[in-house]
Amino acid sequence: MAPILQLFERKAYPKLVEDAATMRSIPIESLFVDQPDRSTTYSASAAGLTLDFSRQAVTDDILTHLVALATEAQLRDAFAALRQGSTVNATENRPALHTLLRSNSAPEGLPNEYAAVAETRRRMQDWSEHIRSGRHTGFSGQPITDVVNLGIGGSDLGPRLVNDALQVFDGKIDAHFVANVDPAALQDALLGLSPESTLFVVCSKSFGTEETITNARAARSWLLQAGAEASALGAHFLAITTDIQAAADMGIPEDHCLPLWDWVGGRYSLWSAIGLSCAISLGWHTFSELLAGAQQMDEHVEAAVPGQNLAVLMALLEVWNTNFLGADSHVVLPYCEGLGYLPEFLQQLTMESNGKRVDVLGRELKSDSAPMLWGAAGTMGQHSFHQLLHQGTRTFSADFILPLTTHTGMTEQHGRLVANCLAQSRAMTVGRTEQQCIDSLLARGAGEERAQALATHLAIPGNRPHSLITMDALTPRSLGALLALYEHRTYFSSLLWGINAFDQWGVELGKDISGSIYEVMQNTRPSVDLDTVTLKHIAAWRAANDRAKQQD
Ligand SMILES: O=P(O)(O)OC[C@H]1O[C@H](O)[C@H](O)[C@@H](O)[C@@H]1O
Repeated sequence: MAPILQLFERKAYPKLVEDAATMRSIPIESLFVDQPDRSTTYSASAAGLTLDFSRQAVTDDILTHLVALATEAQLRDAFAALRQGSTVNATENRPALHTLLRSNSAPEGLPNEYAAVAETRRRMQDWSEHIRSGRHTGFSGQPITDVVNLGIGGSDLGPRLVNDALQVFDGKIDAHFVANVDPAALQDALLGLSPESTLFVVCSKSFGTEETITNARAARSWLLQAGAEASALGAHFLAITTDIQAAADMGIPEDHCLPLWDWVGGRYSLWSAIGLSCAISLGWHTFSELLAGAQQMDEHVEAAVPGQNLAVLMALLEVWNTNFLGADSHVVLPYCEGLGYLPEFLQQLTMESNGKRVDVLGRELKSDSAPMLWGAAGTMGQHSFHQLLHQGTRTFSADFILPLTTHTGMTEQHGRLVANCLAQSRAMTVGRTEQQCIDSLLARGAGEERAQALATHLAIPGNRPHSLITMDALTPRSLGALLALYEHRTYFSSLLWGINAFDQWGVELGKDISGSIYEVMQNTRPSVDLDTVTLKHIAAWRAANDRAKQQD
């Protein structure tokens, strides 16, 4: 394994600092003068996806220095080690074997893990087909029509995204997703559902997550209130977890529990039985195509040289934009309604993985780690936050994601969508000068004085670095490849920063404090160790609820 180094310790670092200083005075658009075919040369394709990074602030020299960074960090060796089960998650002393979940053969040394994955996949297929055939019935003998996924974080975001994106491929059974412990989430999801034909898939790696367990208990009560006998509840639940005993303790029969393993990170678990709600709602063929697309990307990432390797290039661009050009956020702009949940999925994938302040050795980071990630499906964002993207003072990088065809048959609308995507990419590159604004205002009959006065308000600097990721169509395969690509980008960036992408200790403190506060709210624990602000708001909660009760 390569030594753990922070970015500033890498040999190519000083050269890249110089490159960045030079690049600050060179507009991206001007790079096309000497390299009119940048869009061809600064582009790479694999697994049905094309990454066009010609509108990034990079030159041949900069790419050479960035690739040197990748070579020094031994990214390809690290990827092979990840796939072979090395302990890449040092603080939890675990491998991260999400690639095994979509593999069709056992990597050397992992026959047992592969056998467990293959057996679980077979059981997922059985459950999916059994439920879709109508043979699985609820407490009154009715076939299942709706599945409700109860899970949060990695046990929710991936399945939610995939289900939404691929609905068109065979939504025979409706899937619903409940993550929040806010009772309104469960209540909204259950509105209009019949308890007799609803199945809950409780997804929790730990089976101890407050939100999921609370919602699962509420789901049980909903079924009991609808007349189900306690002994018949098992038919309405499946569980996906590493803790089968905890699921059994909740009354879920053992043969309704599918395993998960500690070597799968929550945010990398979509490919495991955590994807079961999707496999049920979309059908096994669609789910296996999703796995196949991800596997194709795995093969590409393992084999391709750094300069043609989509995940390596995207990691290098992330580090270049964040650490050398000063981007403080990364915007994800899918021009595709089906990818509406992609920004949320990527928020967990990238910010929970790489939102770290110390390196693998525990040393404080000397430079920034993951940028904040945000975004929304186009064109909606154009009518809200794109103003900031075009004229705000913040520095950001962006990914546009564009399927080139639509499954809807509505080609005119889709053509407009494509035009909007390309327009935003062009506007973010070329912008609009003050003189162009003046000329345009004068041509439209404005007086000289007004044209001069408005010019600075209308001008757009452009020069916003971004990539375009295109695909022929959004299919199970291209979606699988896209999500796997971002997984590997995330891992490679972590290696360049010297951090662990697979732990998430920062989320624990809030859970602990929330447990204590809840006990104080229930009067089962003294409040002595709580602060005055918390106590004031607990008192307000109590008073508001007393008032609400009196009004009932
Ligand atoms: O699947 P579970 O064990 O219920 O965990 C659900 C989620 O909660 C945790 O707090 C982590 O932040 C996430 O990485 C995880 O995906």
